Amino acid sequence: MSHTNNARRDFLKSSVIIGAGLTMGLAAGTAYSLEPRTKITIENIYPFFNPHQQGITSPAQHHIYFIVLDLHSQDVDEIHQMFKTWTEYSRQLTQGKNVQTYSQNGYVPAVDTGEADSLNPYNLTLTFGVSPSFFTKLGIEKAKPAELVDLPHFPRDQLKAEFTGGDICIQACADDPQVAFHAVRNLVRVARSEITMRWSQSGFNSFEGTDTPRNLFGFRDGTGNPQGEELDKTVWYEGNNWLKGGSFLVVRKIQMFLETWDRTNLNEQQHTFGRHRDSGAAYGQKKEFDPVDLDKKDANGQPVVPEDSHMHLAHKTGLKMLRRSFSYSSGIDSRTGQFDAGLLFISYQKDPQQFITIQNKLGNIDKMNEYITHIGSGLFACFAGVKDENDYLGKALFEAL
Ligand SMILES: C=CC1=C(C)c2cc3[nH]c(cc4nc(cc5[nH]c(cc1n2)c(C)c5CCC(=O)O)C(CCC(=O)O)=C4C)c(C)c3C=C
Ligand SMILES: [Fe+2]
Repeated sequence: MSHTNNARRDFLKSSVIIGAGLTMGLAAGTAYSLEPRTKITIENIYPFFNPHQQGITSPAQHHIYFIVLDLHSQDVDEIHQMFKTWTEYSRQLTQGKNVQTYSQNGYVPAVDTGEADSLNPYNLTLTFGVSPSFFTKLGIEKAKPAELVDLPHFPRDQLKAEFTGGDICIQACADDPQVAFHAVRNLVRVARSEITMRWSQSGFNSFEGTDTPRNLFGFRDGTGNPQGEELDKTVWYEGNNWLKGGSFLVVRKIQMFLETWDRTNLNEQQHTFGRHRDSGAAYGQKKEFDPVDLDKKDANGQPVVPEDSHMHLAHKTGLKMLRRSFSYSSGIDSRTGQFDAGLLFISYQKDPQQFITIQNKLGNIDKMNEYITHIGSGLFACFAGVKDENDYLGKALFEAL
């Protein structure tokens, strides 16, 4: 591979040229068999400069690589500089470029790890957040928003130390798994003196067009997510401090016992959610997005949507959150010989209390508890977006210190 150019940038350029050539050739009536391998259009790039970080309300992609990092350095200036570098790298990566232009020097490692060379951006988004311990370790607790405290212990939690804690999270989402991984790998690589890796999880999200994806229980997952104005009101932090325009990210690694689920009859499965598996419609309704009616009673005077169903309990709180989850399958659980699979549950909300209240309501009652266990957890405050060339991730926080 030649290190003389920014290969991804040149690929983008040549795609455009080939595209233009194709159009001209066709116009002149010439037959061209040469096709660009992938089509770079504005549709597979999210603008990096934006009032909010991408990867929150932007439509969910097919793949995620989620990583939680520990601070190795406790020097605020070093961490400040790290976020500036990450901003510049993220700007390049999300536009389908290498993190830096390759040099001609073959005696040093290449500046970019290279596995995304010649790949298009695949709608890559990078979303950064910091946890309560970030503030403690850096000795900047006075800047910690009051809402950012460790999540409480919830009924039935079986959290494992290896999937909890950590100071920083990066959510990389893309329509290609290698593009997402490449981004995280290069961000970690440049910050090796400042951070260490704590835990990570890759995941997938499969759907056709604008269909709601199905989770590994076979049910549409995301139907009840807020839309439009309600979405903005649900997600964006409104407090008057550096986090304004940001959001709180809750991550839960939830193991799903697929073999037990697969032995459960369909009626019981549907009862678990209070929705029909095929259509996604709520009980008592016909279509997926028909409004949920928890007051509707059957001939025996019983609620049509069972009171212990997952949806009944969550909906009844009257609270909203944006769920942006991905399924995972990580081989076989060596202790049980069963699939090690589940949901990397991710929700965004303007106040962690939205998650806490709903999770407490699900508590011991949720019928779905028979088939799942929460094994990982985290709460992170995600900065507002990077607005222009003079801005960077966390600027408002670091300038407030
Ligand atoms: C505390 C928050 C939630 C956790 C944890 C959670 C886990 C979880 N959920 C499913 C599958 C479905 N959830 C559905 C709806 C739904 N779930 C939550 C919250 C949590 N889920 C909310 C707020 C809602 C929406 C309720 C409403 O207002 O209607 C559904 C129904 C379809 C949909 O709306 O998406 C499914 C299916 C799994 C498998 C899971 C953990 C493994
Ligand atoms: Fe749910």
